[in-house]
Amino acid sequence: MAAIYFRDLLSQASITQVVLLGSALFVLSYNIFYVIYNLYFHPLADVPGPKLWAISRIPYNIHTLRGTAAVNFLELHKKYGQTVRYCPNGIVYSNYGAWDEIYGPYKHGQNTNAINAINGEHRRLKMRFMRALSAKAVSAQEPLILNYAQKLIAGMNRELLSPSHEGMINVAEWLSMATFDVIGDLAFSKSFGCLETGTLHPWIKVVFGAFKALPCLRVVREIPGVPYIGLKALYLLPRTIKQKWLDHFHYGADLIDKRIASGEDRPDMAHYLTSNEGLPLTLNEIKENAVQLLTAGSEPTATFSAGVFYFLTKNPPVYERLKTEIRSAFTYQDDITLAKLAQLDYLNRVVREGLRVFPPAADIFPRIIPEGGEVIMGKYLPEGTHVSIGAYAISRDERNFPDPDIFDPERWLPEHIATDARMKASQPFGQGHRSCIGKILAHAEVRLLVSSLILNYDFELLTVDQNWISGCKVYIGWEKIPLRFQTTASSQNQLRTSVEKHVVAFGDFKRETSIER
Ligand code: HEM
Repeated sequence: MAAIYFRDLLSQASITQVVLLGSALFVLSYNIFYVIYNLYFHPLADVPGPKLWAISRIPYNIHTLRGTAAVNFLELHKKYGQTVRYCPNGIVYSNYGAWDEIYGPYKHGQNTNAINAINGEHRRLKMRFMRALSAKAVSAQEPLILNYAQKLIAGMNRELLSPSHEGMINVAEWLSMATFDVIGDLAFSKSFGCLETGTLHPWIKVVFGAFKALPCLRVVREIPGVPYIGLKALYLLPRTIKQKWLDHFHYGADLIDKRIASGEDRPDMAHYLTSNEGLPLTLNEIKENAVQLLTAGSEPTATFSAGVFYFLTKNPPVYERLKTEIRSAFTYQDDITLAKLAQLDYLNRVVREGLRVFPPAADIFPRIIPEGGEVIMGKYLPEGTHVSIGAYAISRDERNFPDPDIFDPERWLPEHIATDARMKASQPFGQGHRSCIGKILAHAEVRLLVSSLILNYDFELLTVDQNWISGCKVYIGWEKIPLRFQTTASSQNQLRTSVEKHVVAFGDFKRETSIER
């Protein structure tokens, strides 16, 4: 009966209507086939995970664009186990052993990274970065880095002593000012001048916007053929987002032009990127990567330091113990050196635990299985599968860290690290060939910023910010919101409020800078 009715209907339809109906039926059948294939016949069909996520990338992409993907991975691991299919061709793991298998070998392709290059090119670029960020290079810049900590204290003192001030300080913002000023100077010999004015440089606000462009870029790069066109993929983004990234790029590129034109011979990062030793970089490579360096080298460190303060003030016994360690080690700000900070046991455990509970690069950094496929965690995966670990999810998984939400620096006592392999689950700087090369600088900065603030002030978290972390979204790293403390100067704060010029030496190079008074 239905068949006869359908035949009559067709005989009365125009050619256009038949074509439209045929196309609709084709699309419908294709989608039904696609769903059935992904659920039952795809090589990842037996990997646990939500069914909706297995048939489409849309649920994952929505979480990515909303900034909730990193935290949601933890929920997926809680529900489905340590291996989860999060999209038709992607798996995310939370076993500590997956770090070596996924991130160790160079043969795995790369989706997105601070150094924008595919594998062969990546090696050449990374050599430059490594020299610029080596322990030797960082220690050569110590006078300058210490000087910015003094400027931070002078700036916060100015705010505290201003007549209209009521003792409330947005520590997160001051930390951003500090790390941007440091990276501007270390990278291009040009500070952003934030700490002196007490305001964020306009470009930094563009950087915050540009961070949001990264997940969009990742979504765009999932279109077949797009992954390896590098930053050109930007042209596929919506106009407003693309504009933020381009403004960001042009500002950084302009800094490189000015730095080259200045002819200054200081061993800053631009010096290593532009040097003609080895295989030189093209001007465009220098610019693209210098901008990435500014971004990777600033906000993650600031956000993380703010996070440490959040967890400290939420855990008074830990805070008190750290205060005692720092205030006994140093009488005044001038006593602090990077070498002394590196020796403070409790400070280092607090930082390590902070990196576990609040890993700055909280999201996933997918690698792509190469031609011929590969076995990962005992299962054969075909070419093109995306494999990854979510830094936040793995370090908050109770199968790796009992009571994972408790901030407990004692986890990082040497005897625990030596005997419990699960501690390897927390790898906040990544692992393998693409892991973070700013690690030494980041550690130096975090130790310095956290101890300088603890030495000079007493903090009490404002009630409105008691749930700060749940208000922060993740766009690759955390997009932080204001973190405010009732702040009072400690007896060890010399309450200097201004800075005066003096000369610091970097090896043979001398430069005028300023010191607090
Ligand atoms: C607490 C602060 C930081 C954290 C947690 C962090 C974390 C990371 C992670 C997880 C990666 C690896 C991404 C991947 O596997 O694809 C990475 C890469 C990178 N980071 Fe950091 N980072 C921090 C600070 C810095 C600083 C201060 C700099 C530079 C001044 C920097 C420069 C880079 C660069 C250039 C790469 C790319 C390395 C490559 O592609 O080989 N980072 N970072």
